[in-house]
Amino acid sequence: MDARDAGQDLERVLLTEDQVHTRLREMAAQIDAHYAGSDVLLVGVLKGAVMVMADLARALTVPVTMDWMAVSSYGSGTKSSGVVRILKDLDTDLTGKNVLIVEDIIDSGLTLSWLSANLGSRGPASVKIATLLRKPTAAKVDVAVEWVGFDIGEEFVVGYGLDYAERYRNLRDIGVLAQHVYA
Ligand SMILES: O=P(O)(O)OC[C@H]1O[C@H](OP(=O)(O)OP(=O)(O)O)[C@H](O)[C@@H]1O
Ligand code: HPA
Ligand SMILES: [Mg+2]
Repeated sequence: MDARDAGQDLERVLLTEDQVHTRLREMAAQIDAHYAGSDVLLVGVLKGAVMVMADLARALTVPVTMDWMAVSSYGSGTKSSGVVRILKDLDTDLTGKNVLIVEDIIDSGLTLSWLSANLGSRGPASVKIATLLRKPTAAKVDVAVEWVGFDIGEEFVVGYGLDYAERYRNLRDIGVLAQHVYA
């Protein structure tokens, strides 16, 4: 679906599909340069990061493998509960691997700070983070992030994998959700 199909549910479009794709290609070039000569295990965080993973992984030229983890702290609302639960763990042993966590958004930072510590304790060679979006003013904890697509404001955004109550993940663009949808 595109922004037109979302109709009144969006307050406005924040980033178009083209802007997102262009930025992901820039990030991929930097990530390629960083990992030149080695392999990378991309760890996608379900479900929000599915679209980012699909486009970022295809833009990379270094050898990659992909695995997925499902953690959830948001449930069906717009606020982080702060409690991170593992819903699905990795299939891969991380010993000696270069791990790159791929995320759609860092909001409070609670999910990523917990996840990077968790993966870091499994004996990897390195753990780094690439996220498409980050809300710097919403951070409750500091997370060291190597690659950020866009810093955005504190509005609740949907599209390109990001949901509200599981909807809008298939919106091509990223938009600000209209308040009447969740008020
Ligand atoms: O920085 P934080 O405040 O922790 O928020 C960011 C996390 O919240 C969202 O996931 P969610 O738990 O909603 O699951 P989902 O990916 O399945 O939508 C998003 O995809 C990030 O993983
Ligand atoms: O702004 C957001 N939109 C969708 N999911 C999210 N998870 C954390 N922040 C957000
Ligand atoms: Mg979500």
